[in-house]
Amino acid sequence: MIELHHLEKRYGAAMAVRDLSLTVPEGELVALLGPSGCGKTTTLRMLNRLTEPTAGHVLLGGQDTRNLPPEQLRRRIGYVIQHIGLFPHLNVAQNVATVPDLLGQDRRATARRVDELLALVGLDPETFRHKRPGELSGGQAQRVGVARALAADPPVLLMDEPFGALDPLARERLQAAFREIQQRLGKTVVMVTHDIDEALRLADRVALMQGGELAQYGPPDELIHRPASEFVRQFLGEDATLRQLAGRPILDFVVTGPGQPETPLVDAALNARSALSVMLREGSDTLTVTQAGQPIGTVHWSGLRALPQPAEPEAS
Ligand SMILES: Nc1ncnc2c1ncn2[C@@H]1O[C@H](COP(=O)(O)OP(=O)(O)OP(=O)(O)O)[C@@H](O)[C@H]1O
Repeated sequence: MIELHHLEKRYGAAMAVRDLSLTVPEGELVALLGPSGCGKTTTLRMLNRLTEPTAGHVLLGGQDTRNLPPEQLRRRIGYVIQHIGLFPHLNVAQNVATVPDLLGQDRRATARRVDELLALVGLDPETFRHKRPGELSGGQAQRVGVARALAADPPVLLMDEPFGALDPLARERLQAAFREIQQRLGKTVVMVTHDIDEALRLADRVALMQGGELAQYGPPDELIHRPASEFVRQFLGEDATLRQLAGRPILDFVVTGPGQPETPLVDAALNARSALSVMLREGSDTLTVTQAGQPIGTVHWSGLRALPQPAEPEAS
């Protein structure tokens, strides 16, 4: 658990972050979201003391980070940034193994772990282990960056726009892979993003910031359905519900059963927003969901929570 208590960062007369208090529960992914310059990166960097707060403090597992030696702090908190800074003269495996090697961990165990992690982030170890960073695409390099952060096995990961440089498809894939790994390994993650879709799709809680202050902190549903201010409502936009549905697999909404005759068929791999589009297009409030061609259940209009108005034209 990470607790931020009245954090403040002042640069001269300017307040980059003002009286920021929030708690990140263990094992959760929290997104720091907000317009450019609102203080997201400054907040993130105050968590591992890359930036020292002007006032306030941070508790990590109940311990005041001001009392932890920096090496110990960095060992407990991994840090992933957009331009990952892989070592160009080391190959992928050596890059991923940086921290375990520094800690003098068993080389054979590390090599096995590196392969596991590469596979986890969707890079075939055989193909990628010996490549140099210069031989990787941007997306592959970002995957290596995420694997490297996980290899250090810190309980807490800080990520600053970790998927920022990717094309939309690669970004979605890496986001999904990362979310799965994060949940499986129970990592506590604080991620800076200015991508609303990313925040709503991945985060357990979103901290929406405005001018250095917390505009609202809560689960995506809460920000969407109970915006604390006009700023929050406008920032998330009119199509916030659609954005959220795009991040949810249709399987989340399936009522298991034999399917319903005479209803359109949709594949279980679709996301909920696409299912909604099929309903609108076909004029049917029920769809039969199939997996490997076999019906596994139905999804209903009423089941897609808090539906937007059917008139929303861009539901495609
Ligand atoms: N080292 C610094 N010296 C002076 N001002 C700074 C410094 N770092 C950040 N700031 C200012 O603090 C404010 C918050 O910056 P920060 O980088 O935290 O914002 P951000 O929300 O992460 O923005 P972006 O999304 O554009 O990266 C900005 O007004 C910025 O100009």
